[in-house]
Amino acid sequence: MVTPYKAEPATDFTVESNKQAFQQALKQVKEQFGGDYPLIIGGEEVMTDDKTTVINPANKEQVLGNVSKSKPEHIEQAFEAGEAAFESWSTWSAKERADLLLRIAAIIRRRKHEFSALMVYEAGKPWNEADGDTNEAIDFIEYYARSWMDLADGKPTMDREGESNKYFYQPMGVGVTISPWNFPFAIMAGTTIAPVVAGNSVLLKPSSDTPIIAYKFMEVLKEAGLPDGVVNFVPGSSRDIGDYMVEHHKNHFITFTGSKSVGLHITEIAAKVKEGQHFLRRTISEMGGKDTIIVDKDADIEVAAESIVHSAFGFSGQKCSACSRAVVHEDVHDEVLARSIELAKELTVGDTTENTYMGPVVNQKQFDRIKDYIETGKKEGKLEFGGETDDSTGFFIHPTIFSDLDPEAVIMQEEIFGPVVGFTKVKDFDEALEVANNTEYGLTGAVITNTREHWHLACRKFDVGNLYLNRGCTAAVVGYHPFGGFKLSGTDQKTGSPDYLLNFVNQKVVSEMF
Ligand SMILES: NC(=O)c1ccc[n+]([C@@H]2O[C@H](COP(=O)([O-])OP(=O)(O)OC[C@H]3O[C@@H](n4cnc5c(N)ncnc54)[C@H](O)[C@@H]3O)[C@@H](O)[C@H]2O)c1
Ligand SMILES: N[C@@H](CCC=O)C(=O)O
Repeated sequence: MVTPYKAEPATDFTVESNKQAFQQALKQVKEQFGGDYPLIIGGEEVMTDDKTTVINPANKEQVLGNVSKSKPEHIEQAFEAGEAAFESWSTWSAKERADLLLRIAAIIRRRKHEFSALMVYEAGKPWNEADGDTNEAIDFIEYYARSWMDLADGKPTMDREGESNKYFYQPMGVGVTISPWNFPFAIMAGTTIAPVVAGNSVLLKPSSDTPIIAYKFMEVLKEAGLPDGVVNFVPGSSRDIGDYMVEHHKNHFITFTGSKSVGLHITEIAAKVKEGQHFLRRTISEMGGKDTIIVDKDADIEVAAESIVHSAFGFSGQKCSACSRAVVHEDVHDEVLARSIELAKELTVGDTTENTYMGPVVNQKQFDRIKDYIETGKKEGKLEFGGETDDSTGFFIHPTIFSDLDPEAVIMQEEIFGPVVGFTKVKDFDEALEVANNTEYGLTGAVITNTREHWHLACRKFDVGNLYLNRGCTAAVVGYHPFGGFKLSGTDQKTGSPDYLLNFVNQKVVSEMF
């Protein structure tokens, strides 16, 4: 019997035994540092000379490991392995594939702290964020297992006198998963497992900042009994293999999550039919955000400030859903700003092995970009709080709040992907909605109000894929809040939704005349 889906509970680190278990996991993970990691193609481990050195962003000197880099010849081999594996994997019954996913989820659950501890080092995640990432990986796997069983027999269609009709789903073939570093487990595992449970095979290219957690996931897949070649692990430089794998004539689909610029590039080149390609490739591009919290004049000030601060500074603002714009009614603007500054002062920043609220940002490039945006912000508005940066040992940026910003200011328009939030003042709710919608993105948003009519208006007019009332704009939960954005935030295929797996199947209709 398969129990109904429910989301994995968060670990309470105020409980001493949980805290100690996590400290033990941090120690255990550290003992493995410095190792070399291979590619995995058709179940074979392939060690290459050229490797990515993975470091701890909180401590640049600490090398976590060296991960082999794929070259085009490895991508060729991986497509061949994927095609070969597809032949039999696609014939497994829905229940057989779903059961295997449940086993994968169970293995991860048993080793939960080990994966979360690795993300503390590899992505600089605070404990609760790392725990949330692992839980979300489990959720995606559990949810898609059930989702595929629901779709197994297709959907009803009508019969006529003397005619029987069937409408069902078939897997497509080999495809590509390209994942980001900011949810290095949840998004990587979710966007790999979704096509896999539907019967496809995959080439998995994780981010070069966080390939080790993806390698660990491969270990779980093997332990669970996933046949060789169903998932092929091909980390590497996007310059060497990115376009090559996207455009490959055997590539049936791409599930990409990452920045707008890369997503648009992939969408464009993926559309072209290559020689030897006898199908149209499907592309899912889930990209960036410039997410707004609107605060109405009758809002609860505490709820507003807490929502802004936690959505802006959780995981140092490195979430596509992070709040980077607070659009506040003039009657309460100063009060909300003052309370947000007070709350931001309480946040700790540092090495996340010590369980600080905020850790480092992920790498030097991001550090430099965010620092540049802070300098731009100083010219465009008033620096109210923060602005300190320090990359002497790791890439640390303190929570930063600007006010007096024109909605058209650069820091109110471009995705910063760091702990920076800008405040702007509006005279009424209509203007608030206008400002909220004046970006090219449309991912998440929140409204803090006690006026029901304003919430109804926002539901119709606030142009985002995920909208929340009287809470922050981050932390969607698989199955409860299907996730994906409008406009240039992406193709809006909604991960963690009952429809997501339909992206990875052909829909077949069979009509029999009696
Ligand atoms: N909408 C969502 O659900 C969602 C979720 C998480 C992150 N994001 C977005 O992701 C971004 C942060 O992640 P990032 O810095 O890893 O993004 P990124 O676009 O730099 O990289 C994402 C992935 O694409 C790969 N890549 C880069 N160029 C490529 C190419 N030419 N061909 C193939 N692959 C290529 C990278 O190596 C990485 O694996 C932010 O913009 C964030 O908003 C969006
Ligand atoms: N799904 C996550 C964001 C993923 C992107 O970074 C959230 O809802 O906060």
